[in-house]
Amino acid sequence: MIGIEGQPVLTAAEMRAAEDAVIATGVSVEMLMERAGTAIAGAVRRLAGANEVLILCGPGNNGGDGYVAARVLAEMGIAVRVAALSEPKTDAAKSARAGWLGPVETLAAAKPAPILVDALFGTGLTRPLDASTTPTLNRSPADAGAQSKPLGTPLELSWAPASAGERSVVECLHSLANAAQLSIAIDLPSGLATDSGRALSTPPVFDLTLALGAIKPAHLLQPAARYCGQIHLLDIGVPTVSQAEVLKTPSLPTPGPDSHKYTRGMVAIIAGTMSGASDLAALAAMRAGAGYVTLLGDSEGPPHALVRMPFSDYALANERIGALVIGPGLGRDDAAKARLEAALTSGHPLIIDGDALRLLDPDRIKALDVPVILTPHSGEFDVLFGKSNADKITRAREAATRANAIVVFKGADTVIAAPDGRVRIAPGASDWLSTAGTGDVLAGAIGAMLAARLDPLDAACAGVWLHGDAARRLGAAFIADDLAEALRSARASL
Ligand SMILES: NC(=O)C1=CN([C@@H]2O[C@H](COP(=O)(O)OP(=O)(O)OC[C@H]3O[C@@H](n4cnc5c(N)ncnc54)[C@H](OP(=O)(O)O)[C@@H]3O)[C@@H](O)[C@H]2O)[C@@H](O)CC1
Ligand SMILES: Nc1ncnc2c1ncn2[C@@H]1O[C@H](COP(=O)(O)OP(=O)(O)O)[C@@H](O)[C@H]1O
Ligand SMILES: [K+]
Repeated sequence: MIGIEGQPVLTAAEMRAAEDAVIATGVSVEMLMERAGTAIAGAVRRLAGANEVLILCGPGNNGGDGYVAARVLAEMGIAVRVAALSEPKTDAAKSARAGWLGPVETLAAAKPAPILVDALFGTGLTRPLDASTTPTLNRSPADAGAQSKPLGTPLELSWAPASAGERSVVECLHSLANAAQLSIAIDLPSGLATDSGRALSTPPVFDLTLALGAIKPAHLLQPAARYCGQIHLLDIGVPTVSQAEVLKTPSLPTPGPDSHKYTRGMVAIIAGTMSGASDLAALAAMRAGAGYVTLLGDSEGPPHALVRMPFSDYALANERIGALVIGPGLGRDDAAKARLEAALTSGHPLIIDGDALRLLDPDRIKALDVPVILTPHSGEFDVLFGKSNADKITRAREAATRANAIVVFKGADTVIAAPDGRVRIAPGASDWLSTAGTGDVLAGAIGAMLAARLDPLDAACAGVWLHGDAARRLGAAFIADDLAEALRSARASL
């Protein structure tokens, strides 16, 4: 099992193309399925101990993986049962089914086991689990559970809705997962749309998801990600590359004997009507490691290391400023507009957040000839770039191209996109980040990274990583002030 940091993220079509490229070299789908099933069995065996395993198999290749895993687990001496939703449809899944010599129970009648493995649907799911006609195993009146079939014997089918006369697929999945001590999803929890991260049906929340060959958008995007539990990647020998990757731990410079405050990076924050927000951004920039942070506007108080100055064109003209943060607490009045205009023409690299995003349009941002990082939450994003039904990765990428800027599309699934198409997706942020002022902290942290002369995409990624790591360290019920302080521990951990 491999960790997911820095791993390529592939859509269903990209995964199929990667698989086809391997198949073109002479490796059959059956061989890929054998690798997948064997890798799954190895992982399940390590997790299951002496407990019985129940594997739920669907009609496609996800189900095929399940049959192979069942066979390999049985060969290892693990107690394993199989329950199927329907007869396998693909040739590879049929052949995997033929290799399973044990009984096959119907999904609706399957008794729970301590370890549940969901191989019902993976990247091929196109509609809700119970919305369509699904072939189901035909149950004889005497059949209370298992159907024993000799090798290769096709299962009898009844072409009725999965839910007809019995419990729905979703209900079966939930009740088996609830009864299990450990629930494991193969590739994806069944019910999720691979590329958009939508839930076509609501799956149970799994303890673990074993991603096959590559991470998919649904492992990271909401709402799908919340059903995956811990995600581990299984290598199935399919080479993958993608412009989209899982956010990884940054590599940041540490100060050396030749460092001084300006080489560490100078960040200027423009204050506005709500000084608390710009204070938070300033504190965050300091705690993320900037050498010099100045707050331009009317504000006072600690920390003493923060250089507070009235806003002026003179203060803004300081050539040492490596990153200028505008937006947190700026307001949207005429004074705010004037400050924004001064920032845009200052020639400094910009982090544009909060109110400033509401005072701009993509064309104006595109016309700037300095590095620009935009940090919208979904409301700000919609206003700036328009609403859309496209998935979050596509939206962030298109916005970055449109504005020729790095776009940090915030939320529980922050997506960072560059105009050249590169995308980084942050996994598993703390839900406790949903508190006022944490966005201001993020803007300040990114400011510190940009002022340290990181490439703008790397700066945005490093800021998001530090922010997420600081939140993880704090646990529950922290406030934005705590988060800004905790950036120090996050930075120190690198
Ligand atoms: N990529 C790789 O490298 C490798 C991938 N592998 C594995 O393959 C998985 C992808 O397999 P897959 O394409 O067969 O799709 P899968 O998720 O099994 O289901 C699709 C089937 O379900 C059907 N169907 C759809 N919705 C339905 C519904 N609501 N109710 C009922 N039926 C529904 C659909 O039928 P149709 O829509 O055509 O009617 C089709 O028959 C992938 O996640 C991984 O586990 C490995 O084996 C090897 C290496
Ligand atoms: N449920 C959540 N889970 C994880 N992170 C979240 C969640 N909600 C918000 N965040 C993060 O918290 C921050 C909130 O920023 P923002 O919405 O601008 O708040 P504010 O304007 O109050 O500072 C963003 O970095 C966002 O990614
Ligand atoms: K699955």
